[in-house]
Amino acid sequence: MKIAIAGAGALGGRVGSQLFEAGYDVTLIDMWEEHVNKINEDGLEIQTETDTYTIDIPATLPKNIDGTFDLIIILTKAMQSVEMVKTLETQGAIREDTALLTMMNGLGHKDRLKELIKEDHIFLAVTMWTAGLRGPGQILLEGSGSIIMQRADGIDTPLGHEINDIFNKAKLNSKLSDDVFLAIWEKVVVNSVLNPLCTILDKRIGEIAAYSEVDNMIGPLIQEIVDVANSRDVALDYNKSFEKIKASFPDEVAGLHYPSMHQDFSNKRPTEIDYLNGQIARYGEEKGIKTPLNEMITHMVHQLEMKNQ
Ligand SMILES: NC(=O)C1=CN([C@@H]2O[C@H](COP(=O)(O)OP(=O)(O)OC[C@H]3O[C@@H](n4cnc5c(N)ncnc54)[C@H](OP(=O)(O)O)[C@@H]3O)[C@@H](O)[C@H]2O)C=CC1
Ligand SMILES: CC(C)(CO)C(=O)C(=O)O
Repeated sequence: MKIAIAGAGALGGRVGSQLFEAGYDVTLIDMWEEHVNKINEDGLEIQTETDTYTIDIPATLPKNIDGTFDLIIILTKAMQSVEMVKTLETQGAIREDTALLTMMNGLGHKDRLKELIKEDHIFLAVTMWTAGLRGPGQILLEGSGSIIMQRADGIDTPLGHEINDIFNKAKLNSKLSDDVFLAIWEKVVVNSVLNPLCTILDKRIGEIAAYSEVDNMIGPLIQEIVDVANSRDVALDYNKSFEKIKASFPDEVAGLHYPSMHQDFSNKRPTEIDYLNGQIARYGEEKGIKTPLNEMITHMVHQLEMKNQ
C-alpha cells in the first residue's frame, strides 16, 4: 500500500516514521520547505528517550507530488486540512479509490472533508500518541499511545481492517471502533478544558491542578461540553470526562506539560481553538444550547492570538 502523510510535523513525523520503519512505502508531504529539504538532504532525525537516529524517508512539497496514493493520512493542523486536501486533488494525488484518514485533534473533520471526498473513502481516527517538533527535520518521540479508528459512515469494511493491521504492524497500537465519535469527544473534552486554560493562564497542567478550587472552576465547562455532545447523540459522560481530565494532572502523566495550544501560541502560530471550544459553541447554537463559557474561552484565545499577528 502506498501511503502519504499529509502534514508531516510532529505527529505526522511519528506516524510516518513508524510506518516507514515497519517496511511500508511512505511519503511525507508538508508545506514547510525548510523541513522538507532537511529531511531529503539529511534524513528525518528522530530523538527518543534512549536514542537519536535518522531515517531516509522521502519528503515532498505538495506542489512536487508525483503519482497517487492508496492511503493519505491527514495530520496538518485542523485549519490547514482543507487547503491540503484541495492541493492534493489539484496535484492528482487522490484517485477515486484513495482512502483519506484524519487523525487530527478537534471536531468537524468529517463534515469538512465530506465536501471534498466521498464519505465512504473517509476514515476518522483519534490518537493518544504524542510527538514534538524540535526543528526542521527533527522530531521528538516519547511515551506510548494508541489509535482508535472507524470509517466515517460507520460501516465495517475489509479496508478498515487492513489499515488497522498496518497501524498495528507499525506498533501504533490501533483499534477499530464502533463509536469513533465518542472517542473523539472524549479527547476533545480534555483538550477543550486544559489547552485553553493553560494558554490563557500561561500555566502547566499541574499548575492548573494545584488550585484548590479547580473542580469548581472546570466543572461547569465540562458540563457545557457534555450537554452539546449529548445533544448530538454522543454519549459523553460528565463523571468519566472529569476523571479523564484529572488523570492527566500528576507530574508523571502530563502535569509538567504545557498543552499543544500553549506551545502553538508561544511559537506565534495559530491555535486550534476554533476546532475545539469554538466548534462546541457553534454546535450548541445549532441545538439551542447556551455555551457562554466556551464562547468566552474562544474569544480570549483569539484575543491572545492577536498579540502574535
Ligand atoms: N503533537 C502531538 O503530540 C499531537 C498532535 N495531535 C494533532 O495532530 C495534528 C498535527 O499536530 P502536530 O503534528 O503537533 O503539528 P505541528 O505543529 O508539529 O505540525 C503541523 C504543521 O505546522 C507547520 N509547522 C510547524 N512548525 C513549524 C515551524 N516552526 N515553521 C514552519 N512551519 C511549521 C508544518 O506545516 P506547514 O508549513 O504546512 O504549516 C507542519 O506540518 C493537530 O491536529 C494536533 O492537534 C494529536 C495528538 C497529539
Ligand atoms: C497533553 C494534552 C492531553 C493536554 O490537553 C494534549 O492532548 C495536548 O497537549 O494537546
